[in-house]
Amino acid sequence: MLKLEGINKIFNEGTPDEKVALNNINLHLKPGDFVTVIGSNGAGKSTMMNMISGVLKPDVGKVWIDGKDVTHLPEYKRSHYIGRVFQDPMAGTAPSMTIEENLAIAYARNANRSLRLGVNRQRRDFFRTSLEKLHLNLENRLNAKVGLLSGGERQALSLLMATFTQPAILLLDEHTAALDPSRAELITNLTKQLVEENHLTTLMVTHNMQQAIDLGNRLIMMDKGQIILEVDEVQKPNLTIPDLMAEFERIRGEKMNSDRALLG
Ligand SMILES: Nc1ncnc2c1ncn2[C@@H]1O[C@H](COP(=O)(O)OP(=O)(O)OP(=O)(O)O)[C@@H](O)[C@H]1O
Repeated sequence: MLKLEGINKIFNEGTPDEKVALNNINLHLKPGDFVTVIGSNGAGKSTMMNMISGVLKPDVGKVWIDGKDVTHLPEYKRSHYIGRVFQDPMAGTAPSMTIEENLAIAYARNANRSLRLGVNRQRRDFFRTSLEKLHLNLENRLNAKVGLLSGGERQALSLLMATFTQPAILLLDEHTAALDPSRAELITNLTKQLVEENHLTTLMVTHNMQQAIDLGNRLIMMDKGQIILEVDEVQKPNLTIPDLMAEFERIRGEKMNSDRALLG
C-alpha cells in the first residue's frame, strides 16, 4: 500500500549547513496498517511525511503507493491518493468558505473530478451524514463560514475532509498537538473511529508517547534521520512508555531527551 525504499535526503548538501534529514529509510505499510511515528526534534518525521505527500523528492530511493512508483509524481497529482491533516487547525480548510463548500472541494479533489462548488441534493445528504459522525452538530451548520468554527471543530472537519473519500494513505502530522486536552481527546477518538470505519492505511506523527501507544497497530521510532525501532502488531499491545525509553537507551547508548514526549 505504501512503500518507502532506501530514501535519503540531505539539505544544503556540500555547504556548512549540510543536514542529513533522512538516511536510508525503509518502511512498508500493508493495507489497513496504522503506524504511529515518534522521535526527538529534528529526527526527520516531517521530512518523511513531506516525501510521501510529494512536497519533497528524495535524493535517493523510491516512494510507492498502491503498487505505483510515485517518486516523481508532483504533490497535486499525489493528492488523489493522500489525505493529510496538519498540526495547525487553520491549515486544512478555507476560512472564508462555508462548511459545505469546503467539503465540496475536498470531495471534488479526491474523487478526481473537476473543482465544482455547486452542491446537489445527493451530495448534501452525503455531507450531512458524514458530519453527523463528528457529533458536533456541524450537519446543521452547513452554511456557516469555517473561519467561525473553534480550533477543535475545524480540526474535526479537516479530519473528515481528509478521510471521507477514502484515500489510499492518511497522513496525520501532530494533528492534535495544538489543541487543548479535551479537544485533543475528541480528535484522537474521532481519528480512531474514522480510520476504522474507512479501513484507512495511516501514518501518524505524534510527540505524545501515550497517544502513539494507544493508537494504531504498529509503531516506529526515528532518530537522526533513521528508523531506529519498529514495534510490530504482536508486540504493540503490551508496549509501555518505560519500554520505549529503555529501547532508545539500549539502541543509542544515551537517555532519551524529549520533555515534550514525556509531558504528552
Ligand atoms: N527545508 C529545510 N532546509 C534545511 N534543513 C531542513 C529543512 N527541513 C528540515 N530540515 C532539517 O532536517 C532535519 C529533520 O527535520 P524534520 O522537520 O523532518 O524533523 P522532525 O522529526 O519533524 O522534527 P520536529 O519534531 O522538531 O518537528 C532537522 O535537522 C531540520 O532542521
